[in-house]
Amino acid sequence: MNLPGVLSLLLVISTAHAFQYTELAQFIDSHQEEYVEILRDWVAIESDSSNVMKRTDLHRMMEMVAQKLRLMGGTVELVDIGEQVLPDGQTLPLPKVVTAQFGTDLTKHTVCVYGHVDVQPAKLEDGWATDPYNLTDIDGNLYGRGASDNKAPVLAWIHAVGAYQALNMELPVNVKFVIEGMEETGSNGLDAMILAQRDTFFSDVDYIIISDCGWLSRRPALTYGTRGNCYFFAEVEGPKQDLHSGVYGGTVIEPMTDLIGILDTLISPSGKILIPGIREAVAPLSDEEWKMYQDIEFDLEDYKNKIGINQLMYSNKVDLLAHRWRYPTVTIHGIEGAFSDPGTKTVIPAKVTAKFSIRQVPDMDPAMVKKQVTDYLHSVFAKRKSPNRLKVTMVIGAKPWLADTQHPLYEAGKAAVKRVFDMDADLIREGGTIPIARTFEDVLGKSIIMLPIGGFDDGLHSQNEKMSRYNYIEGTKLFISYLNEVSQIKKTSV
Ligand SMILES: C[C@H](N)C(=O)N[C@@H](Cc1c[nH]cn1)C(=O)O
Repeated sequence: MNLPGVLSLLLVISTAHAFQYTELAQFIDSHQEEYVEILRDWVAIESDSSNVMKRTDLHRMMEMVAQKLRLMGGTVELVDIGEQVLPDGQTLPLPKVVTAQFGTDLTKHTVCVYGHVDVQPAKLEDGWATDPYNLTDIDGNLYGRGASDNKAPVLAWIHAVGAYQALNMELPVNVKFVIEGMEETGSNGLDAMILAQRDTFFSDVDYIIISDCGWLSRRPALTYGTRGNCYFFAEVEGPKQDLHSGVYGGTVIEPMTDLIGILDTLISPSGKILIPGIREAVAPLSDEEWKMYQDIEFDLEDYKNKIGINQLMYSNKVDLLAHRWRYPTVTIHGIEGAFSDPGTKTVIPAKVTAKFSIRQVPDMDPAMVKKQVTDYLHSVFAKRKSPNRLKVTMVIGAKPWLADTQHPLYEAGKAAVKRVFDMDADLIREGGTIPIARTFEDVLGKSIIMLPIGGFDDGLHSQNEKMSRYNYIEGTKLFISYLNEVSQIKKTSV
């Protein structure tokens, strides 16, 4: 074919894509209300994976996801992943994992979209302005627990596939789904399931796509790293039951005093981790990283205003982003057994359990962190010469994940963002953890992209979590466009 012929063929192909996108995008716009209603139904289910009392809701949630995918004609399975062993030795069934498949064309790439539909705990009394389980639209923001983390993004992927189907357009790639219900507690049981199905469900998967994170600002982003998380329980036990603090106070060595004392040795007020060995394991910040962080648009004043504080741990952008994304940190989350109700109970708690976690980064290793923390806390406790008993347990050990931003998946992401938002995407990392990310990479040897659609101010895990209609709807268009871009990656890239 001569040059003008080739050019006109390219024009036909690109016009066909543009036309297809426009039609698909219009379809998404015209189905917005329907998408909001489905999100309302999903948010209404209190699928809190950390609360064993809510396990029935979680099972119902998984069934609802499976049913939605079945109605779209997918090949759907609810995979039994066994039981969860609780700290007291009791067991209860884990929520089944939903797998689904749309398309089996061997000439096409196959992507596997991973997401989760369990949520963090939420109560109106925590300070929510609206009922966390009744999706409430205020000024274009859809408030509800799990709206952004991760129900709307999972739905957006489903709507993207549904739009192709509804318009009788062939999916540009085969799409598989893996949707779980235990992400918020460390993805219990999912590693084993992935290993078990490596040569079956996952055998033809080329790429993994995860949309379980958010943008850094109003600019769309592609995420290339997540921190890991080691979550600990430190239990101090003393008298055989709670005691009156007036009658017994001053005569017993109190478990709570011991616990607070050892917790205070984990991290300094300026954020320096005091556990020997942790900081030494962290990969140094490279000049290239420094430059990347320096080039990102990010306003520290906006960040402070958003979270309602007047001083940050670091006052320059690079340090702040680095400590948010690629340095470890210790957070003390709570103390079980401590008196926390309103009022003035005067008690010496007999047994208290601190919950704290350490976000991890390359080159830290959960097994090593477990040993470092356990040895350190026991040595600090021993110095107190307390008669109380300390028990340290690591209940989650999730590894960090880091991608190669030169991979064609990221080029495809940039192109999709450009098409939908007419902007260049930020390349960012995520301070939070996707516990299963490293397993996908290590067990399946597949490349991953994180393609977030959550807003920078969505309030994940916090009061008044929300997903904006804008991000939900434009995010669905992004996914539609992304599938097209991935279909154009040369078949040899892994
Ligand atoms: C980033 C993701 N949306 C998320 O919030 N993940 C949780 C997972 C986790 C880690 N430890 C326990 N659960 C998180 O980062 O807290």
